[in-house]
Amino acid sequence: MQRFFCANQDLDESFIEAAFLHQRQLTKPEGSLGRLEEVAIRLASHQRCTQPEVVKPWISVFAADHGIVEDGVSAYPQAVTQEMVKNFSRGGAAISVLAEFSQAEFEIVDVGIKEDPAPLAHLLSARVAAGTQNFSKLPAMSEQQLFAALSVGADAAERARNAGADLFIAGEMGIGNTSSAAAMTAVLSGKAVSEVVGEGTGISFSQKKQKAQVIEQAINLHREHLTSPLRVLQYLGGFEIAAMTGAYIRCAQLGLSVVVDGVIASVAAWVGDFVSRNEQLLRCQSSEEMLDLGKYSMPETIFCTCGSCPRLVEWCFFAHLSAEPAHEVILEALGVEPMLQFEMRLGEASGAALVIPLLRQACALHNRMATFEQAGVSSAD
Ligand SMILES: O=C(O)c1ccc[n+]([C@@H]2O[C@H](COP(=O)([O-])O)[C@@H](O)[C@H]2O)c1
Ligand SMILES: Cc1cc2nc[nH]c2cc1C
Repeated sequence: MQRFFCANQDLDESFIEAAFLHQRQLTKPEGSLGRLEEVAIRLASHQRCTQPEVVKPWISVFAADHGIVEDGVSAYPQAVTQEMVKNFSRGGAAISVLAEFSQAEFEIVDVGIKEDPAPLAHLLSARVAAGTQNFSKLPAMSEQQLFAALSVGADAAERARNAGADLFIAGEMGIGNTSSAAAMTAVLSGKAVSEVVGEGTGISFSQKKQKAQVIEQAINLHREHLTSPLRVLQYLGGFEIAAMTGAYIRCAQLGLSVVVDGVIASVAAWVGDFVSRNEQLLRCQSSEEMLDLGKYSMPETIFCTCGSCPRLVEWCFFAHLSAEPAHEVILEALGVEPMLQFEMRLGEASGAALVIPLLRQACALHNRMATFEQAGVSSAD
């Protein structure tokens, strides 16, 4: 646990400045490559270099099951979590295709699928339990399970770094996990459940009403325990969501660039952003203290400013805006803009993998375009 109690890696302003000045010298009207310029500048600052590159992207897809599915909140049966993991392993899923397309390292991490699918190619077994408890009746997980799942994610970030990865992507697979994402978003934002609940895998209008009711009752049941973002994750989240939170926290500490996927990944990043920006984290002596971070007036303390280290989101690109309504709420709260708006709602890290070629093209333009001087082109007056 001790490894979580450290500051996010600093960003060296001089590389941001140098990359910004370099962009101005390239043969294009200033700012005409829009956010591609910002992507290149951000990668240059992450990589502390003048010629940023994405050579070795890494994708960890965390899979786990959710007790809440027994309340009829998903369009698909729970068995699909394990069945899709087998599909990931065989190369037939969207993320398998996209990972191969971008020549990314790809691993699947079982954090708590109901039925153990091991052994499978690309699968790492890090099972915390055989699925969460049904959070409409019980806390989704215990404190110990929460910290075990956070550690599974942090381990993945460290594996990526040790393998020389220059970009980390977390994905998830878990039937029922949009209920967790909606519940967590409602509590963390203070918005009504009806404003953040979505269709997930494709439920009907009446099922969506039922899903909202289940979530609302669950929040009321646990209300007195939802005293900090990590408690919200413990009571309403999932093992794969906690693993993503742990991975993002560790990436920001290691200084590894992250691309965040859809609504479930983003709620995980939101919790991570809160935890890592809270300067009390640096003084924590134990996981018990960490759990209580932001205990008082919770939604407000999420936005508290921490010491001098950059926020976790400074290490992140947000790939796309998912069709789930909670996603917009999360991105707005984080103060970030998604790169794409493609109405995707697949998960698996698919949206994040989709932007790897965009990041690479932003780097190629930054590194290879001629300057006005080199090309003999007149610059602006
Ligand atoms: O990433 C997203 O924005 C996203 C939006 C809707 C659904 N999903 C995926 O669909 C599954 C959860 O949907 P559900 O309806 O079972 O809660 C889970 O495996 C997610 O990867 C993912
Ligand atoms: C088929 C299927 C694939 C998925 N990938 C992520 N979530 C999913 C949910 C379903 C139902």
